[in-house]
Amino acid sequence: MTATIPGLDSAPTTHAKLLTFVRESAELTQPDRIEWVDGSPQEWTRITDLLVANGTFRRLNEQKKPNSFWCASDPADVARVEDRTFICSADPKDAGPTNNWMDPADMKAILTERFRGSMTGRTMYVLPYCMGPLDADEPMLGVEITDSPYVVASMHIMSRCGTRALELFTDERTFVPGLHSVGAPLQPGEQDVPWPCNETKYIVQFPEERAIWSYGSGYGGNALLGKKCHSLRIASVQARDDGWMAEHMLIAKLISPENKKYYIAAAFPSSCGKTNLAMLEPALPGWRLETVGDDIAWIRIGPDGRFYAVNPENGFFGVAPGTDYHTNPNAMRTIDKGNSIFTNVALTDDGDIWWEGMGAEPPAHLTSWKQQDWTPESEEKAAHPNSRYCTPIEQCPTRAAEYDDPQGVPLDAIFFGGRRKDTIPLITEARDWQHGVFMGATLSSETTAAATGQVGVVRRDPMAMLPFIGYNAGDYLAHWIEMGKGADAGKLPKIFYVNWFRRDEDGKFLWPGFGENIRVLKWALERMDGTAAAVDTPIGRVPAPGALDIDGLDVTADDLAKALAVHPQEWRGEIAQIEEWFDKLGDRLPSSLHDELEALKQRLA
Ligand SMILES: Nc1nc2c(ncn2[C@@H]2O[C@H](COP(=O)(O)OP(=O)(O)OP(=O)(O)O)[C@@H](O)[C@H]2O)c(=O)[nH]1
Ligand SMILES: O=C([O-])CC(=O)C(=O)O
Ligand SMILES: [Mn+2]
Repeated sequence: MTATIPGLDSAPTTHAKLLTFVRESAELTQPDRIEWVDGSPQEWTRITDLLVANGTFRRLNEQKKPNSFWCASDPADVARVEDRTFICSADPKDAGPTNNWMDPADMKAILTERFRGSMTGRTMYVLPYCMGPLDADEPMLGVEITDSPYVVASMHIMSRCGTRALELFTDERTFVPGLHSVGAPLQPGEQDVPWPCNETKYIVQFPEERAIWSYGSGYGGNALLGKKCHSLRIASVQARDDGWMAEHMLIAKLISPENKKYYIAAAFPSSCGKTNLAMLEPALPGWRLETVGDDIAWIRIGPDGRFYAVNPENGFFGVAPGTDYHTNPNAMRTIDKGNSIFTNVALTDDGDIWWEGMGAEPPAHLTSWKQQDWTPESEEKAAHPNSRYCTPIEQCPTRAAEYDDPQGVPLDAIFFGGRRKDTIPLITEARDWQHGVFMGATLSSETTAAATGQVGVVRRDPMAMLPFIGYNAGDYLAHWIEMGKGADAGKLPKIFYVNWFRRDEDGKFLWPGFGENIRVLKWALERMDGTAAAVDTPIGRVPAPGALDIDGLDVTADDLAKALAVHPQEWRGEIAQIEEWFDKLGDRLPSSLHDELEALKQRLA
């Protein structure tokens, strides 16, 4: 029966495991036809034309956004679904206290029934991809099987996919298999909808098998399997086993007016400023920044004992609202070159895109992300708060040449950060690696629209990896401690903790943020060079009065003091939350982090 599925017997590869994966997936999901994704520009045109014909995409004005598309999702499929995301390890202890778990056999049984016939009436696309540079010694391969042409178009941008990846599939190399279906089979004669999906969603990682099954959602983080599912959840498990790290971090190169070069990585939770910092246009004269990556860093210890970071992705899947020529001009320049997909933003009457935070005045009329008429009087937002642009890294004017270097870039500093309206100072320097790991382990942030659920609730988000650690979070933190021992102490990146989001009594941000954040980075780099002054506080070192360069900045001394303040009473509340968090993490949390907590309590007492 399956032999009748067109495309099954015309595979452009002889890789046995891949052929088996495709055949078994086709037998289970029963697509009408199979297509192998080649990643070519012709294919992009064909797929985007198809999406336009299906009503999923609207082509944007060629003068404004060439070769670009507007897309509105189902209103119930707009973000990652953390409560539907599972780590199915053999032993529940290996998924740990922060992940949803189900026995792998039980989950396979459920998913098998879900996927049975789920691609009926649809095309099954086989999309081979490589995360990270193609010329790596060990290219990191994956295959996403999907029934979503939206996913195919998006993966064209976000990953190195198609023929150039498939060429790397030699017999001795393995790959991460990812099976994705929107879960909306079409019966003969049934009319498709612009955004097919299923009310029931499963985003499932099998860490021992290194496999991904994703069902029911077409949204980015749930459906572009090379991104969070592979490059963070599965890769974090591989990294633990093989002595490296898969982290939710941007990577950037900073060049001082004296032409000194620094590489930094920064872990902030979803919708907390990674993409903005990764493309920052420095407000201080003479400073330059180049972009290596905006979301994920794979970090390995190099032969010289330093930490080297690689960006596994090939594009940006960025938060649209708040992005404009004042906040993130380099993102605007990137998308203005076109070749991009915009999901759940608003559409202007002249075929361009708009979102809250773009320009001073909204246009008089828009089509909202819900495809309704919108005017400035409308009560609902024109763009969804988690609306996204998907755009090639190649177009970014600040892209660093090193982004495609398989060796990666040697990190001088790692920044942790979250979105907190109080308690957390603008910047704090860790005393040493262990203290820095403690800062990361206790990182907290207000929840955002990047995941479904309540927004604005403070939660612990270790290294901004809470939704992405593919194993036990206690083991993950122990791995961080171990990595610090694996490198030469003098060569370890220095760790800092930042918070751009502290507010005054009226709810106003105390710090202007965006391009001005270079001032905070500059202090950190000067600390490493031994040229900036700091004061010790119970929680770490903060800039000494006058040490932060605020030359020409419109910020009052009072606001700056508030942004930097360490209030013991706020920290006593914090300690209670950290204790609760450490209790939750349980007995796999390394004792050195308990020691750090005790020492912090002593210093605050
Ligand atoms: N006030 C303030 N807002 C910021 C700053 N940096 C970023 N933002 C806003 O925070 C939101 C999220 O920023 P992004 O840079 O897209 O966050 P991200 O970490 O890349 O998010 P994900 O792609 O979901 O992982 C946007 O609306 C930004 O405008 C800052 O320095 N200050
Ligand atoms: O994964 C996504 O859908 C978008 C993203 O970058 C995040 O949520 O961190
Ligand atoms: Mn981002």
